[in-house]
Amino acid sequence: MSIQYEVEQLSDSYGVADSFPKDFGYGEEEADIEDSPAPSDSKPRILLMGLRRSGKSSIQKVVFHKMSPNETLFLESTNKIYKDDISSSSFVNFQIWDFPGQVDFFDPTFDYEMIFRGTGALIFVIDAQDDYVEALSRLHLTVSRAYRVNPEINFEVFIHKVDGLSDDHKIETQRDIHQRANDDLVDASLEKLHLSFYLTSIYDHSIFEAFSKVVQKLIPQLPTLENLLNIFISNSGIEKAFLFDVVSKIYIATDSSPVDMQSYELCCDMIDVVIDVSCIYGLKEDGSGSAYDKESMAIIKLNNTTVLYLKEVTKFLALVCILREESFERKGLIDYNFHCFRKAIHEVFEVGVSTPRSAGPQAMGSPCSKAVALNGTPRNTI
Ligand SMILES: Nc1nc2c(ncn2[C@@H]2O[C@H](COP(=O)(O)OP(=O)(O)OP(=O)(O)O)[C@@H](O)[C@H]2O)c(=O)[nH]1
Repeated sequence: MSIQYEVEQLSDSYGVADSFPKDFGYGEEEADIEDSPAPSDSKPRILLMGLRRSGKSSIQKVVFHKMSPNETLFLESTNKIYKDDISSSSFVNFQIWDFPGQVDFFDPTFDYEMIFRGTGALIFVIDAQDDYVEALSRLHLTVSRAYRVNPEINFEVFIHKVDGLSDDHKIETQRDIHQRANDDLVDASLEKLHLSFYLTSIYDHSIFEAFSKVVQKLIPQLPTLENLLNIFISNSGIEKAFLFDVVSKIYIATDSSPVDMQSYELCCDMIDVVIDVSCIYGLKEDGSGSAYDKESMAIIKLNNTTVLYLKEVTKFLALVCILREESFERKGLIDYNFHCFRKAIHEVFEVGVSTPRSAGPQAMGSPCSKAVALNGTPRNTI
């Protein structure tokens, strides 16, 4: 497909350019299991667990550190809990804890109660290319322990490395894992424990999509954001709109029309193009400035009468829309509506600026008091 694009005014101010596009300079720390901080001191967290070599570190590196999938072949085995605090450069305000495959719940130095108490989501990664019997028993042990400590945790199962499987095999594997995992829960009288399943691979966009869904469940403002997006698109003749976390390409919200993978991939690719072009041509001559800032916007006209429109919303968020060429003729209206939309989004997150972000496992992003009030945003706001 031939792509015509215009990228406008990508200049400085947010100061993330130095690290775009490879590494966004996330703070990171390694810690022994024993010296994990108390939950009150720590950020809400997402745990990555699973057997050795199931792909946990690869997921973290590909999604949050822009590592290319092929480079993960050279990743060494994780020996300690690896804590990755991504909140300094991403809207997604949490710590990801990557566990070594062999975590032993019976090890007295492993304070799993403390770890699970401050957890928002537990992602259990199963290697779909391997025999998964052991992984299933580990999954059961892990989620049942975690549930007893903190029933509020969202339990997410990534059936991972599905790139090596045929479509039929994928469906069959998912059905089988789903069935066996839930049977184990029923046998243990844990019917209330809900597991969500995703087919993932680092070699396509499925891992970003799955992570988007995991993160969305932890954003208290989600209904407000969806509502605002619905109002925005219906008044602007837009077909689909995603609110993206630019650094990770996780979409933190979209309008309520169904998401098709192609649209999502198209929007992800647009972010890559914009950031890459901006890194090359948008910085100052001495290399200072940023690849993404207040002025960031781009229009890409495809040869099938579709237009992609990207605009900066906040320091970390961008709105990416898909619309028909005819609708884009009313660009003035779209821009006006966008202006109102952007203002509303800033109001939703305004409270977060003055309030500490480590409010608790469910307080991803920012606190939600204002968000709740805005859930019923009147139509004429946008
Ligand atoms: N085919 C395929 N291979 C993958 C995928 N994700 C990870 N891998 C490979 O799986 C191997 C293990 O990945 P790691 O990320 O080190 O696994 P881990 O779970 O962190 O392993 P430990 O640190 O030992 O617990 C690497 O060679 C990766 O390249 C995937 O989606 N598809």
